[in-house]
Amino acid sequence: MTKSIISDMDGVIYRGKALIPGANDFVQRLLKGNVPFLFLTNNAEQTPLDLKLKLEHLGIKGLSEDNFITSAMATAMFLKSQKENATVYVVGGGGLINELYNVGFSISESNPDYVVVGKTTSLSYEQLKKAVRLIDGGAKFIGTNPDMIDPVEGGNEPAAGTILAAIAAATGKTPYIVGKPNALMMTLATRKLGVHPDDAVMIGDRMDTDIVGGMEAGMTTALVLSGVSTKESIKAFPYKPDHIFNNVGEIDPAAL
Ligand SMILES: O=C(CO)COP(=O)(O)O
Ligand SMILES: [Mg+2]
Repeated sequence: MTKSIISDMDGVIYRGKALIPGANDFVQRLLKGNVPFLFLTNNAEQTPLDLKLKLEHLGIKGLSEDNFITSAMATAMFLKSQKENATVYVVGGGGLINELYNVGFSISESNPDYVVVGKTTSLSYEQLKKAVRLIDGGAKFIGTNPDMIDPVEGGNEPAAGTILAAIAAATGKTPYIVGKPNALMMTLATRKLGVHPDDAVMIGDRMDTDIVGGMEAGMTTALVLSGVSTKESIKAFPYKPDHIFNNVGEIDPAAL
């Protein structure tokens, strides 16, 4: 039986604004072969609609918003399960704010229940200061995802993990991080697909999020070398993926 595919996005389908070779062929193979699949991304800046439109712009057609789970969605679902109608202070992008509103939360700068931090390219010193003071005052410290950097055209870009590290240093507090490799994300994906982890393959470019998360959830894992990992860098990890490919174009879902 062909396994269900859970695929990472950044470093697998695109890198920054550029499509990765073979990515469109891969997605079309999944669609034509009726292979159950989901994109599971730690990107918390964008909504599923933003991601669908981004892929369309890159030439990947035939997807729906339902094909995406983001760490912003997982963060909002998790927090709602913890506390209904919570108040949050957000350091993050539109995708995160949208998901938090969707679960009935309101944004507040006075005594919020949570400070929720994700990647935003418009980070300001004022936001950092506010986040630090609210956490010092008792707000719970939540991160969308641990990724320190995103590889984009021309080099690396600081990501959510870097912003979390700054706030952690200033407060002495450790954030609770919802995105991959947290089991919350992996479980959301297998539940949505309606599959047992044994029957799912996690494809990703990061050993410390995609591969370890998939492995610990009991999935088959496939690392692609089109993002942050190289053949050399993976040697430093105490675990290994089940498969390694140069890019998703090389993957035949029926052979995994
Ligand atoms: O955007 C990311 C972190 O900022 C990571 O995205 P992926 O999980 O799709 O690689
Ligand atoms: Mg990635």
